[in-house]
Amino acid sequence: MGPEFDRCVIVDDDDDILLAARLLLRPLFREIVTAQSPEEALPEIKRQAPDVVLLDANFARGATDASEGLAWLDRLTAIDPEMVVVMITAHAGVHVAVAAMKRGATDFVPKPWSNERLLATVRTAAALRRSRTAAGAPQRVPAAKSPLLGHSPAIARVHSLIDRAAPTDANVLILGQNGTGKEVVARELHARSQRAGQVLQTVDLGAIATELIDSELFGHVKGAFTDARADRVGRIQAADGGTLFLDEIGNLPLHLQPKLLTALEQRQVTPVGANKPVKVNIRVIAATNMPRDRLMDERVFRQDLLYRLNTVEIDLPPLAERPEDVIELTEHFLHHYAARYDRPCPMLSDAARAALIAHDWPGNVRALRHAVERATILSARNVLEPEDFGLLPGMIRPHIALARPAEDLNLDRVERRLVEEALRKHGYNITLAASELGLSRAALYRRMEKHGL
Ligand SMILES: Nc1ncnc2c1ncn2[C@@H]1O[C@H](COP(=O)(O)OP(=O)(O)OP(=O)(O)O)[C@@H](O)[C@H]1O
Repeated sequence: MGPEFDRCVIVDDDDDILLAARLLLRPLFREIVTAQSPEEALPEIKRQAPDVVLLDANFARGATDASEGLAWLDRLTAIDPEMVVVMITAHAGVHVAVAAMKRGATDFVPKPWSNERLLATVRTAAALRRSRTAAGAPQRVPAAKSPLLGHSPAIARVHSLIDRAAPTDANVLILGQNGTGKEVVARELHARSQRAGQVLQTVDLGAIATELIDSELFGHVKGAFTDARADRVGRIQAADGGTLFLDEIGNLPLHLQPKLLTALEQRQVTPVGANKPVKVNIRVIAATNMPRDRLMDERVFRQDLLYRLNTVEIDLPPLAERPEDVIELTEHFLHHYAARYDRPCPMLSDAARAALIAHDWPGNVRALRHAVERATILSARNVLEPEDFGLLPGMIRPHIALARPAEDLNLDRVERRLVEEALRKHGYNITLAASELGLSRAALYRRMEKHGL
């Protein structure tokens, strides 16, 4: 039997790497083209679509930030969205691997590579290309916006509020720290309202320069100020007939607050520089991460505007206060990212579950989502462990607290002592000791090896 695949292009500025990769991959491909730079490889890549492009992340001498490789990755996937690119990344460059996957690389291999891993990665990538280009192969489905997940009492309360408020035209104010799901709630309110078929106009007041907020919200007429070269419709007017979502409403400058209040009361806006108001029919949903006591401070936020906005108030508690939701969210994101990055969906070890639940998630659901995305990209395991999420095994912390207070806080020595203690307690039964430590068996073996136990 001949080689399985047709063509592979390898791009790296190091001749030795090119030679080594060529020798290793020869059995897989009928033809292998090597090039020292992407410029040199480009005509070849355009001429005959290769099954796989193996692309180094850095070309300029001494460069390590991978910006050149990533820019080339963008160019290649722009030429052919089905192009399968495997990125060669420096070993320490975990963030480069993550960036490459997010920008459309099929996979990555850290340098120096293990031959086995390179072969397996390239073979899987080439097979993926074949399935993508096969006649009638389903296109990758764009990720659907996720609904509000969770079954904690807090989320159940939120659902019940959404049920009642969505169909009315009542204004809704959503409170919660960053990443708790305020935008998800806003989308759901709109989707289940009578305005669902109309526009959902979002304005992130945290992302607009203060001096531009006025004309962004209310619009302006040509000549109203130096840069106003043409009429501009404001976002409030653009939301006419639908829903206006004012995200980070706490960033609305004090001097614009009465103007917004008037617009909402009178259901009309006057663009900057105009002399006639325009009628608008909108429903307003606002959100903020500002703590309630600050929002109720008249010096920060006008209370008459607050009362206009908070006809219904929805509070999204931090993730740490609803640990019941953590695993459901994690598993949802695991499925989502496994599909997106064409990986088999991994499972969670008991230790990982415990660690995920015990973690306090200061960045809330967004941080959990990122941790899951990284784990999906970076871990080759079928069963994920706490360290795949950048977490310590959940059970070590309480042990340290309980075991021996404060005489020796050196993490390495404490770890060794705990491992020893657990092993002794369970008569060197690895399964039991690992479970008590909140580790997988493999992770316990690694620690035993490390401490020479
Ligand atoms: N309950 C949930 N179910 C499903 N996904 C969620 C949930 N909560 C948050 N997410 C996801 O977490 C991420 C952050 O959520 P979102 O953008 O709604 O937070 P936010 O509170 O609006 O954050 P910020 O205040 O920083 O804008 C999004 O990717 C969102 O899809």
